[in-house]
Amino acid sequence: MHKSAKKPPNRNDLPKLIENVPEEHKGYVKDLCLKMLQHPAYGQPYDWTTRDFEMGAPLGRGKFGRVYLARERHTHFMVAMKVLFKAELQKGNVQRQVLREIEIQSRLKHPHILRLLTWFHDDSRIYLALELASQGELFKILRRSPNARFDEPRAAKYTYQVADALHYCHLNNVIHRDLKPENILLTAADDVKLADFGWSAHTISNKRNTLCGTLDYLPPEMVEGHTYDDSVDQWCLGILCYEFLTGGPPFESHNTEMTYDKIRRLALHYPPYLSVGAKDVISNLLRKSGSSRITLVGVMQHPWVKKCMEKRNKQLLELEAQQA
Ligand SMILES: Nc1ncnc2c1ncn2[C@@H]1O[C@H](COP(=O)(O)OP(=O)(O)OP(=O)(O)O)[C@@H](O)[C@H]1O
Repeated sequence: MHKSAKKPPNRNDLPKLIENVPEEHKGYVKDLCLKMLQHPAYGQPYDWTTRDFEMGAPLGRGKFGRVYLARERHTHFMVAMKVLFKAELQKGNVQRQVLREIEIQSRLKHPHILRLLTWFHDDSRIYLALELASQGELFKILRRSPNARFDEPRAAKYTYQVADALHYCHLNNVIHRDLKPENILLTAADDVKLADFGWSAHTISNKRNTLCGTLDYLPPEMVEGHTYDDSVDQWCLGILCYEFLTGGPPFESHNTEMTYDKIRRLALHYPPYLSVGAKDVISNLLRKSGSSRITLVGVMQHPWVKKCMEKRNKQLLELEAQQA
């Protein structure tokens, strides 16, 4: 049976679209929706160009380009505009990596994966209009936190949200492979957004054996040059959770060989301030054999994670009350 394509919402759907929006934001959201509905790009193909955006302050710079705060002229919707120079991409021989990142990121639609809203290019540059994550890199926030670490409620909440995003990736046959705090951004609402899919790969069927990713986050199967599957992301989630809670990755050493050796031997130390629950999650993720690692759903349902999430929500409500 032919299934008719779902029609995009129109003006008459507006009351329904905003029914769950808190009263104090209804006016702003209604206005934004109306402007979106009237935009020439709404519901049809549109050639976006730099003329559609007002560029603002720089947000940061990467190896191959710069990221600016930008505002769509018609709706005033704020985005992070990543500008990549074609000549630099060519010099660094990373054109394929960027195209893969664009292809994968425009396909993935999940609340904890940074959305690529649209992209376009001119003679010398590629522009990526990305969802704005106004608190920036989680890595910098972690380094600025007391003792350069997060408390357990905060660490568990971010671990849950990353697990949720990775689970969605795996369901869509994508392995991230380069998980680390530098590749995670934080929104104004304290939600994480997984970014940087430059190293990610489609899994489809066969296992892979390319060595990529960051040294401290490499799983034993990649260090040993074996084939690997999507359980590499569970290992990386274990390293990430450890780094959130202690301020550094567990196998960090002075040189590559020592790090590799520690990873192979699974030589890690748990500081005494870590709770039993936190150690349980980490040790179940950092298993040598990929198939014995706790699943991502298992992480999301872990009692320590669930309890800490409740505490983090309470902390945020208290913070909000203090600021009001
Ligand atoms: N969506 C976003 N919202 C807010 N800030 C962002 C966003 N994307 C990037 N940034 C800021 O811009 C900086 C550079 O980002 P970019 O993705 O170009 O580089 P990178 O991933 O850090 O480096 P690399 O070139 O190695 O990939 C980030 O560190 C972050 O501070």
